[in-house]
Amino acid sequence: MNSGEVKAWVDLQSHAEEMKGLHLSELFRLEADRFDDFSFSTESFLLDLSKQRITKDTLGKLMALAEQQALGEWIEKLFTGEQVNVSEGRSALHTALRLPKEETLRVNDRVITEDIHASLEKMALLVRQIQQAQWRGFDGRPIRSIVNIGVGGSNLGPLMACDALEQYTPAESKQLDIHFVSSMDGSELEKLLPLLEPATTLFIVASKTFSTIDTLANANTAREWLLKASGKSVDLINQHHFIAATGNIRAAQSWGVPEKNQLLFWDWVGGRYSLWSVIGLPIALKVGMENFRAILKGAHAMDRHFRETSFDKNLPVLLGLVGVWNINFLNIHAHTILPYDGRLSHLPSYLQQLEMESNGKSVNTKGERLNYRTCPVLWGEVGSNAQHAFYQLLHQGTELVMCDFITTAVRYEGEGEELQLQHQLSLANCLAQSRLLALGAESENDLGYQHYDGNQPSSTIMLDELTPETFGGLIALYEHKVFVQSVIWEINPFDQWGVEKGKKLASSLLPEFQSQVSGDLDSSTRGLIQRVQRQQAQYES
Ligand SMILES: O=P(O)(O)OC[C@H]1O[C@H](O)[C@H](O)[C@@H](O)[C@@H]1O
Repeated sequence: MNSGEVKAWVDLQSHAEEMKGLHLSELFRLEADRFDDFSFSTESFLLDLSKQRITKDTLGKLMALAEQQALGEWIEKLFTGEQVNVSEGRSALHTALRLPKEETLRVNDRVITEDIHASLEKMALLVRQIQQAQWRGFDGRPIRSIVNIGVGGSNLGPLMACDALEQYTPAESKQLDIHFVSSMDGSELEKLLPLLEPATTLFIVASKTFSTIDTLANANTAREWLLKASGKSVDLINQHHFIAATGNIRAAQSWGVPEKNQLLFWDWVGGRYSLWSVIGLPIALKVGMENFRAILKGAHAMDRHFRETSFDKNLPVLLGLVGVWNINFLNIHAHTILPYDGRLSHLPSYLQQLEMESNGKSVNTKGERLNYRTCPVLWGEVGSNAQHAFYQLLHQGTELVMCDFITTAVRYEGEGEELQLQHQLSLANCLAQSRLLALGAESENDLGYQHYDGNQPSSTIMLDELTPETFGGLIALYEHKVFVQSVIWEINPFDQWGVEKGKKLASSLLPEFQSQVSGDLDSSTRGLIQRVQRQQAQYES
């Protein structure tokens, strides 16, 4: 799209000129029932957009842009398995992973729902064996500790879910402790291994490609640790202590994971969209298979909402379009994610990958350069902690920032007054902060440093409760929001060529550390490698 030639885009640009002078406090003064007009709900979610710098006119114009970009057709392409990932010639069928058993989906003459449910069944079997102490380590004792080794999409989703839903741990999973290891440099393993009993520890090597160097390096270190501790053969260790969750069976096999320990998913599941697949094994071990299926069910409910609801009531569509409004028309290029619920502490880093790896692009699906902005810089923190860290910039800095406040209406029911009071305290802070950010406040005297501009737009997503189902729905909401924006921007949200290039460069640089540094390198890279070589040589001598 050449944005200057698209009527809906140009309309929004001139509308933005009118809106730029309007402060949110003015919008609230002019429209007494702004909340009613700009909050939208499904059975268990509420999305409040009243603190966004929008009017009904803005939403109408955004809907026109969505129509212009054929959003409805793109949603159908996504759900029916068309090759929406054009640069890699693949579908992106994470939504199929959440289909109930009675629904079938055929893609390229294959009923993929059969494959999906077979893979879930195999996962359920492994979960049962581990929960029921039938899975034994090298000396016959049952497994007690699980370590998920993976990075990016093979780490962030399961880590987030295990933490968010800990209270749903069923009795049969209570004896298992679950750990996550991702860092390439081995620092997490170095700390964790001394705390674990080798004979009762099981490693999940989670990697779609089974070629990610970070993960393989950690897996090798873990296997060496087991071999040394046990004195057993590598085959026996692989059999009893390693499961692979992967899209590359051949690589898992040649690394040594036996067939019975392999859990498979497919190239049409993007890494950052894979927590619904066998990559979710740690989640199923933590909260049980039934709750894992409830997560899928909640995501499926959001899928249906996204596919079936008109745009003006469609939560992912509205969230996505309002983001486009902020980024492309109000020139806001920073986005912070603020869960007011400690259980969602990993949501910001999960969304960093989901949003920035998906939509951090500057060419369209044909590879042509865009003449408009795409994904903003996104970061976040548990809101109440962020208040003591970066809120100063939100309230009085020079940057425009859009905020997502995420909270739950009900928590700690039946768990005592103190905790319920803490929940209310957190809610009060959430609402007070979004209010001050929106409305600002005049200085009580002439002191400039007591003035708060306000006019920072925010969305509030309120879940009735955090349950496996609403958790699934929340993540699916963000997935679809990202998709909506990619359609408006005409980019492919399912590839990550920037990451691929960095990986290639790193592997070509590795040998440089062991030899005479190549003269072809830039002086900074060369200088830094030489410094490492000198320091290491001094240390060794
Ligand atoms: O699951 P893996 O193949 O090991 O990939 C892990 C991660 O690797 C890269 O960083 C990709 O950019 C991510 O999208 C992916 O999630």
